[in-house]
Amino acid sequence: AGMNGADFLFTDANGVHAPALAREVGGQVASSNGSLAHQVDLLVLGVKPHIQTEVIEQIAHIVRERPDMAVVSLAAGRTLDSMLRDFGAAVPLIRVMPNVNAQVGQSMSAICSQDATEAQLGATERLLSAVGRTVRISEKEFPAFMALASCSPAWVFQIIETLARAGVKHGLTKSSATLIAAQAVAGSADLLLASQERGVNAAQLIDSVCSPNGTTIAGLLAAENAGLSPALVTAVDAAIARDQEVSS
Ligand SMILES: NC(=O)C1=CN([C@@H]2O[C@H](COP(=O)(O)OP(=O)(O)OC[C@H]3O[C@@H](n4cnc5c(N)ncnc54)[C@H](OP(=O)(O)O)[C@@H]3O)[C@@H](O)[C@H]2O)C=CC1
Ligand SMILES: O=C(O)[C@@H]1CCC=N1
Repeated sequence: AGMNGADFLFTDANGVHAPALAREVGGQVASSNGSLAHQVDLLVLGVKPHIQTEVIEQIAHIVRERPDMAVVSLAAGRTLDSMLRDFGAAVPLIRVMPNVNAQVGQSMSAICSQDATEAQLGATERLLSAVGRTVRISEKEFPAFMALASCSPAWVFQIIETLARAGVKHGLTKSSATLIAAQAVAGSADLLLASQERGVNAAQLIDSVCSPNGTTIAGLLAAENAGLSPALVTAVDAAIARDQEVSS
């Protein structure tokens, strides 16, 4: 699993996206999932969770004979145990959870594993680091990670959309308001990440923006009064509950 485009081999369902991706990175297209499983060191299962069992059925007998190869799964809600059951043996398995911001190189991704070597984990981390930041966590932390990293982008888009609409209410154009709100949110996240490295936390940053008797404290207390913090905690709770339903 090198990071040269020429080392990548792809398959898909309809014969359109795999060749396009292969052309884009200078890789190759495999004739089938089975053929791909014979050739790669790291096999990435990027199919939707409900299709995964069917794909594993096609490749399980090959994977079981290749203990040198690790399988990487992106499927939300598919636990290591459930995948191992599909493989029918203790194959090296790495579970990955990226997020939509990988498209701009800003994914917050997590990995956990069973029976994978340090080299296989390192190779997976190198792949993911091409599209953002990666943390290694235990599988029991995956549901909370998923809510905070994989679902939260949609909630943050909703927050930005709502801020922009409020801006429109007060006379800004929608596109201008969206640009203003999105950059403010992006900058706030960047400042918090940089501050954390200096031991400064979010509460201290909040205090630094809220001047006495100022506009920000007025808005903050109004938002809290309207349920901002409980709304976000409820969103995390609901996503984790839904993950438990889907995974069981
Ligand atoms: N989207 C997100 O934000 C996140 C997604 N994930 C996970 O990532 C995975 C992929 O999601 P996403 O990219 O949105 O899914 P897509 O449906 O967009 O892509 C799935 C890909 O799998 C291919 N495929 C489907 N069936 C087969 C098959 N039988 N054999 C080989 N290839 C096949 C499809 O081929 P074709 O192009 O021909 O249709 C397609 O290229 C999912 O498991 C999802 O849970 C995880 C975290 C976040
Ligand atoms: O909600 C979903 O289905 C996807 C999976 C992980 C985050 N979002």
